[in-house]
Amino acid sequence: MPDTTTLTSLPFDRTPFESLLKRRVFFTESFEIYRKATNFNGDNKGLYDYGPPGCALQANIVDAWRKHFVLEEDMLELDCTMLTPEEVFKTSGHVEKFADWMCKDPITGDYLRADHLVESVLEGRLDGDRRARSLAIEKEEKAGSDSKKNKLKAKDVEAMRLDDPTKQEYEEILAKIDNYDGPELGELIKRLNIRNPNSNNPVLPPIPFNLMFKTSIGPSAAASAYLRPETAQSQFVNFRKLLEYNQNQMPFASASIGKAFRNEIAPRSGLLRVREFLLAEIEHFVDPDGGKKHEKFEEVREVELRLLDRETQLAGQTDLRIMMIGEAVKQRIVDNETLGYFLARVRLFLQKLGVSMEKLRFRQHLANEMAHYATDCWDAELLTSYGWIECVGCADRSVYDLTVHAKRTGEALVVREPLAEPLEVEEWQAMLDKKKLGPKFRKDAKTIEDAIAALSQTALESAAATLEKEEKITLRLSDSHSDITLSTDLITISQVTRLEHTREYTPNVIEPSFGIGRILYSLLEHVYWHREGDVARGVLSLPPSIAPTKVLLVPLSAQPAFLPILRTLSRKLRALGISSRIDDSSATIGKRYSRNDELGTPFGVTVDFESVKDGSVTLRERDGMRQVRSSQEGVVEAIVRLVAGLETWEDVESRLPAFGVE
Ligand SMILES: Nc1ncnc2c1ncn2[C@@H]1O[C@H](COP(=O)(O)OP(=O)(O)OP(=O)(O)O)[C@@H](O)[C@H]1O
Repeated sequence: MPDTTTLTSLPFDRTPFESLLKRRVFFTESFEIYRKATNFNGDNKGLYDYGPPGCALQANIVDAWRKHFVLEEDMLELDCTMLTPEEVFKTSGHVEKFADWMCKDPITGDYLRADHLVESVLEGRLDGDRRARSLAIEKEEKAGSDSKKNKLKAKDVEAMRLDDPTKQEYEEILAKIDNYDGPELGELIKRLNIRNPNSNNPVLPPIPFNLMFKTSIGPSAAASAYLRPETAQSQFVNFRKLLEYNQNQMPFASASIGKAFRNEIAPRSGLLRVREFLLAEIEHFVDPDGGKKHEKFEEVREVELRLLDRETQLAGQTDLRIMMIGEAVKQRIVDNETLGYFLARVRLFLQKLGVSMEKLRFRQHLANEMAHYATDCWDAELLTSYGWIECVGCADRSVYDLTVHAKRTGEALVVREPLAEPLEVEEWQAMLDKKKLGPKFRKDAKTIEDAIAALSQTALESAAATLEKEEKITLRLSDSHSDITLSTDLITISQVTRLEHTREYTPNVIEPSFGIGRILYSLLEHVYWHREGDVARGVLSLPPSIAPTKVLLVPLSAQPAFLPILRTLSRKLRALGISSRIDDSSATIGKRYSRNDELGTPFGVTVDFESVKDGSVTLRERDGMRQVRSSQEGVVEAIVRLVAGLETWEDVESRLPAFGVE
């Protein structure tokens, strides 16, 4: 395994891998036959269907997620609608801000995501430079051997070569590519002469493109709505009910799994950037006072994480800091225990799925990159042949969402806790003389009262000072109103002491958000390999608990006596909740095993002539192709223990006698 910290993408032969996924129908482009038969264009891209093994794999990942998070943390799960009224997303800021910057090629009509355009062109130029440098070395080594060829190469080499300052600038831009806003990307595109790679045409300056799918509800089409781009908002609007359900106990977390929709500008890289995907989200509500501690932080303190922090990226570098989460929180690289706790739990979850730990890093968002609601954010990124891919986003959304929904609806989305000791609170209070206010200001009197009531403590304090000095204050009710003057006979502002019996606060929200499709695809790349010297014999080394099918049941040959034994085994496994498949096709036993290696099936049971005589069967393990022989009961018991993770294959081998090797 090369040092993955310095890699920008995984060296990986995608051709046989993709052919395996296609052949075994893990997933497929939606409406594929229409794509071929009609003029289905790029606007219908980014839609995928999962086939049988893909579906089972996805279900097992979701099941593992529920057990690892919802069950372990006693989270409150919700299942909410995907259709969401416009007002909700206006309030949350998505209508205004949930957008990516997009460039148009005015000649071909291609639409390109501006940051991806800059990234791919600069990466291409750096790649060209790398190749040029290695060709130059090769040329030097072969000097004089083939002068014509070397001359040609020299011309190409020159064209691809970058001078050192340019190379350094490109590397710095790429390290912080997510930090540029639209005008900054526009400036880079112009200055660095970045063009549409498909046509080499210049592109128009970037404009924002909202990623939400708009629709309407009801026959009148009057109620505008959106397909949700995240599940989070429904969890926030249900906050009060969840808090009550939780008997007003804090902290707590809600969770939701469901489809999300984003009208991506340019879907690409298979399942990694699609327009409809499964999202599993947690909203953990925590008291902001007391440093966002987490009571189970001790349990994860020593979990080691590979971190790429903000400072490192701003310095144009990609070196990872490998440290325990306890240390990262202590040094304030990760802001608080709750965020740290979830980063560690995310790592443990991905490890359980079979993700390679050398190909996982946590990258902190740069300031401009963060979503409009976030105050800190770390992405769990997995290294794939497409580069480092964000698979889980862990954001500290602070009080943003609950505050905006509370303000818009008037619903108190807060926690109220009785105080053990009443608290003395000093505060500024304004008193209006309503008997004089009404006759003087008539219809404006109520607006003035509301405006005074809405003044913050700081505003009241400064108004009190003005009143004392100038014996009047001036108030602007709205842009269309002329200023209103209130003199000391109408208003007094003084400091009073009040006893408070409850504490009221808006919880902060820490949100880990999991893109299940991205995790599934990256995991498949991580567990894929092929048998020595034979690309056609691919294997998916998925852990037994995650593998789509756990057991392959095969008869050694087409003997009718074998089938009843297979059926009994299949029934027993089914009763234990373990998925199995009988393969009694005419293919050789080796071919049948290979087919199942490609599906990631971890175990195979073979029924042969011995089985008919003494009831014993063989049990085969996928990765090392080793086999043991035992009674049917012994084999079923071993499978149960292996799938539940109670035993390893080595444990089984130490108990049961080995059987001949394939
Ligand atoms: N178009 C997509 N296709 C598949 N999964 C996605 C897509 N967009 C987001 N996700 C998944 O949803 C998770 C949460 O979404 P989030 O808003 O944090 O992503 P994002 O920052 O917009 O992603 P990106 O920067 O890659 O567009 C991501 O970590 C990712 O796993």
